[in-house]
Amino acid sequence: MSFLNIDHVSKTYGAGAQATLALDTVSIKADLGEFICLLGLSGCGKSTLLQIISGLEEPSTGQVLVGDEPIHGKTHPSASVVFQDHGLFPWMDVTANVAFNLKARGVGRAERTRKALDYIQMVGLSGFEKKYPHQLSGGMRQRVGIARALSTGPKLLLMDEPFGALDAQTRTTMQNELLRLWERLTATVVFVTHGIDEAVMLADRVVVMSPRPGRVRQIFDINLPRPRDPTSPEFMALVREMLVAIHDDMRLLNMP
Ligand SMILES: Nc1ncnc2c1ncn2[C@@H]1O[C@H](COP(=O)(O)OP(=O)(O)OP(=O)(O)O)[C@@H](O)[C@H]1O
Repeated sequence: MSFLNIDHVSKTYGAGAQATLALDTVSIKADLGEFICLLGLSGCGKSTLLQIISGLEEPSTGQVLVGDEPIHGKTHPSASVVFQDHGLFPWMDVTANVAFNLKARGVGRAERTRKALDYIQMVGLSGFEKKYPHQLSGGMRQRVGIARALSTGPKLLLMDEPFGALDAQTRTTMQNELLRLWERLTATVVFVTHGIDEAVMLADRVVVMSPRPGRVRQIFDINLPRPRDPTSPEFMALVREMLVAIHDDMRLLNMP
């Protein structure tokens, strides 16, 4: 039995002549501990699918099961979400931001501060415990978001272009750090990106989605050992194969 089972999920926004079919019969299964990337052009429904897995959106038809339990309109207790804009509270310092999800789950003050400090250290932010988000760089803010997501010990980590707003060098550092953290957890990661290199760098499996409506176009198994070398012929061959799949879609959409 798979830990995550996305079972014939379709999503239509609006109704009548205004209806948009955002996802069309998407089925994906993932084991506990697997790292999955959702890759595709803008508008192919990646964020919609992540929102459905997180319980923030309902599918129109089909269902998502996490550990055999159907998700219905609320985030599964063992799931955590990291967004591109990190979603930190500007009026809370780093420790309070990281402790927030624990507070929401009723963890007492001493315990949540202890855990928050552990995770702050884990993401390399020791010394910044009392700083506020505006005093941090983009990469540091994203580390706080990741520490907050990890603090509850999730079995399912949902990430929507978490490094999309970072410069290339910071993004590479963050990718390596995420892999280091993930190797210490037993968590399934679903990571949305439109970066082919990012997907090949991170994933065990890349699900390439085709746009309008969003469907699973092709699934690639990435069997390269980590850490991966983006200049190796095997890495570049996979990037090229995915580019071909995505370019076919661009042609279908008459995109230049
Ligand atoms: N709340 C909404 N109401 C109506 N249509 C929506 C809504 N959210 C998304 N859509 C439509 O659904 C489709 C899929 O959008 P979605 O944001 O999931 O794509 P995406 O692949 O994540 O895109 P991007 O990479 O640009 O973030 C798009 O055509 C979008 O316009």
